[in-house]
Amino acid sequence: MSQLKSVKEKLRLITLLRLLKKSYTYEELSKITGLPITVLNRYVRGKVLPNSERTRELTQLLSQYVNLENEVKKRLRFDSRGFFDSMSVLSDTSLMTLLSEEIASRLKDVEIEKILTAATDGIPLAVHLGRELGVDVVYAKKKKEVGVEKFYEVNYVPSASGSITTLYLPSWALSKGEKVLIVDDVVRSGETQRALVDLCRQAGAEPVGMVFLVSVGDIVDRLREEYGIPVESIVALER
Ligand SMILES: O=P(O)(O)OC[C@H]1O[C@H](OP(=O)(O)OP(=O)(O)O)[C@H](O)[C@@H]1O
Repeated sequence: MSQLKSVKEKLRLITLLRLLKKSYTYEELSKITGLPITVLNRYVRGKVLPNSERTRELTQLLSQYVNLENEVKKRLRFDSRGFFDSMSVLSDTSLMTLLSEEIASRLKDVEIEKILTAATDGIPLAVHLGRELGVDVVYAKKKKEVGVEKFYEVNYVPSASGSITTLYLPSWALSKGEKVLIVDDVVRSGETQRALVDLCRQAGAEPVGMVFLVSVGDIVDRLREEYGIPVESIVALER
């Protein structure tokens, strides 16, 4: 195994442990793993890395205690109108790292050269995933920044607003022929994502897939049918 792969596996185990630390005490993790609390604590704090054999064993064991779909679901806080705060998921860097890895494995057969999202809440997933895939991330904003000479722009009606919104993307951000993955935290009506596809088309770039943490209703199937590209979401909520 290459040095890099071995280090990555160790870091992944530490990410798993850090995530589990949010649901389990050190005492409980010590019982699960059979390792002293002091050793687990050193791993979690990054003071010591486990050897390769222990990494493999612990990863196999601890993976059984992490269900990414449930981890997302249990963090979502809904208000009385059924809207939820996705920051509780987006702020958890351990969870976001593991989610990005899962998404990257689902998209392993898709050639991706760039990630495109919409500000604001699409950005954390886009950046985590960009790092996992080793590609750059660009994002469309709802305002026109000074200092940018040329923009692509698109009007759309976001589901929650009922008013026309414009997304602006600096024209250097996408190139002709570039294979683009569209990423967002949530998809409800799909209007934001259709606007992002429109920006790709203005640039002559090619949308090759879409991925979301949470989808509401049957929008994933509808977008898949509409664009004929892979569309994935980690958690599907009923309307
Ligand atoms: O599928 P849709 O109906 O388009 O809804 C999904 C979009 O709504 C939210 O963004 P919002 O427009 O609220 O902006 P924000 O990211 O700045 O909160 C979310 O981050 C998606 O981009």
